[in-house]
Amino acid sequence: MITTVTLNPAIDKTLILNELNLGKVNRVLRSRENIGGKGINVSKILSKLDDATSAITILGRDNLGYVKKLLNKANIDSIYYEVEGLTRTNTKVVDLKNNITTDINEIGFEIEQAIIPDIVEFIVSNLIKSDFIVLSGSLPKGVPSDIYSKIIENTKFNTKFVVDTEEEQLISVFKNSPYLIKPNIHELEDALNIELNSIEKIVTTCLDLIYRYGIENILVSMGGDGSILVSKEIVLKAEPVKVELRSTVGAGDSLVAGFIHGMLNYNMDKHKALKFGSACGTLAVSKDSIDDLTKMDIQDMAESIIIKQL
Ligand SMILES: Nc1ncnc2c1ncn2[C@@H]1O[C@H](COP(=O)(O)OP(=O)(O)O)[C@@H](O)[C@H]1O
Ligand SMILES: O=P(O)(O)OC[C@H]1O[C@](O)(COP(=O)(O)O)[C@@H](O)[C@@H]1O
Repeated sequence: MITTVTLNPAIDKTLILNELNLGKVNRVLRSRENIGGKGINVSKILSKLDDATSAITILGRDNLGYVKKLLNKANIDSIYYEVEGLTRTNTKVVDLKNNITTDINEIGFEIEQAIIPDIVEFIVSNLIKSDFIVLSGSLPKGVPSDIYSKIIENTKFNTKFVVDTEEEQLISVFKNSPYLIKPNIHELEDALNIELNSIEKIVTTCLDLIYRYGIENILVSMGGDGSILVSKEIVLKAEPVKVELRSTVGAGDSLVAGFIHGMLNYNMDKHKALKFGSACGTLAVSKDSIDDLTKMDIQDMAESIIIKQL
């Protein structure tokens, strides 16, 4: 069982254009709306891979009916806490000519300070015994940056925490020694305020965090350059696969989902887990939306992923 927590979900509105011309009138070739947000995306991929998963989230009252419809379409078990306002819409502009996706993420609803303890209580009390708990994404306005840390501290059973976030909320979970963090390289550079300009620097920086804070694994994703998994016992690099790029939205979430699926289904074999994770990330960028991934495509792609031990 994998439970995901998404405090700032979104309607992902994808606009596919031949080419994006700034300051001009742009015509959309096709568009779609899917439920998104980092933890929800992880649950969507896990569910495609037939893993039991449940998503805990917060939804705005003002567009609740529509968002629930999108959640139902995604076919995942979900539990939500209702707040005033709208669930945000994140616009993703895909420029087919230049193979570039531009993400315009809204801030989302603002949460009143007074209900923060209630939200933490809601999440913790709805966490059922899980192999992994994934805490993912940005925080809505008004939510303190240590909320992920609070959720970890209040969880009443032993589990493996996976955290995929940035800035202060990433730094604040270091002390909780999560099982896995998955920053992309820019998020890690920004959080630590350093430049990571070589593989060696990435590995030594991650090992330092691992020894200092007891984090078990750090998976640094590097977009078109693949990813690096660092742990005390092994350092692995997933080589990138060249694919025709569509939308890069959800690539990181797919990597996280595939990695967890691999760990659970292949006896915690990190090599196989990284292979599966990279297969999900690679396929994600070759589709208009991660909703188009299938289990069979993922399994086929996994065959093409090369993992090197560093
Ligand atoms: N341009 C690309 N070409 C091939 N694979 C990609 C590309 N961008 C992302 N991926 C795959 O998706 C994974 C996660 O991508 P990344 O962009 O680093 O995550 P995030 O969405 O968190 O920023 C990468 O490790 C890689 O496997
Ligand atoms: O919470 P944030 O950081 O604003 O991110 C939310 C956005 O990230 C996504 O979860 C995609 O994330 P990744 O591309 O990092 O995998 C979108 O579905 C969503 O619009």
